[in-house]
Amino acid sequence: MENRAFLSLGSNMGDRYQHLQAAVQLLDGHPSIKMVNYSSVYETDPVGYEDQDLFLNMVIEINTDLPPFELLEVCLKNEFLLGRKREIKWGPRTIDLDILLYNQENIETEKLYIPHSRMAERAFVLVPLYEVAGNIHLPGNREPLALLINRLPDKEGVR
Ligand SMILES: Nc1nc2nc(S)n(CCO)c2c(=O)[nH]1
Repeated sequence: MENRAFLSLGSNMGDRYQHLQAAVQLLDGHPSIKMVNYSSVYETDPVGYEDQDLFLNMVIEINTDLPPFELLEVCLKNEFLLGRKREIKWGPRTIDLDILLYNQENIETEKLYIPHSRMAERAFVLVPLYEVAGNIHLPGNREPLALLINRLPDKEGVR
């Protein structure tokens, strides 16, 4: 499996830990996906839409044969299987599976945007990503992750 990808997982509804575990198991069970590494689970203050419960977030590193859009389909299918309802766009969710990075590619379409457009200013993404692969760079950004993280106002919100 020659492609490396990083996914961000989040949940702030129901049994959050169980949702994360189920999502990891679903991905791990996919014939074209191999789990390489995963971060600790962090409890994080909601950003974007503050008036909702605390999230649990983590990042996983995978190797996959799936091209980006097929990986996206697998993520969407797994969100659906785990009861993701897309009522309020920014609202609470049982599970969120976002593709952060796919090799060092830039993909900019309305369906799929990689690197994930807001990841560089989200401590709940960068802190677990740093734990999994502290030495990587965001495509087109030579700054080390540690420097990006130190600059973030919401890094206190990731525990
Ligand atoms: N801490 C935190 N805040 C969030 N706001 C949104 S939207 N989301 C959903 C992911 O885009 C999150 C999240 O996963 N964690």
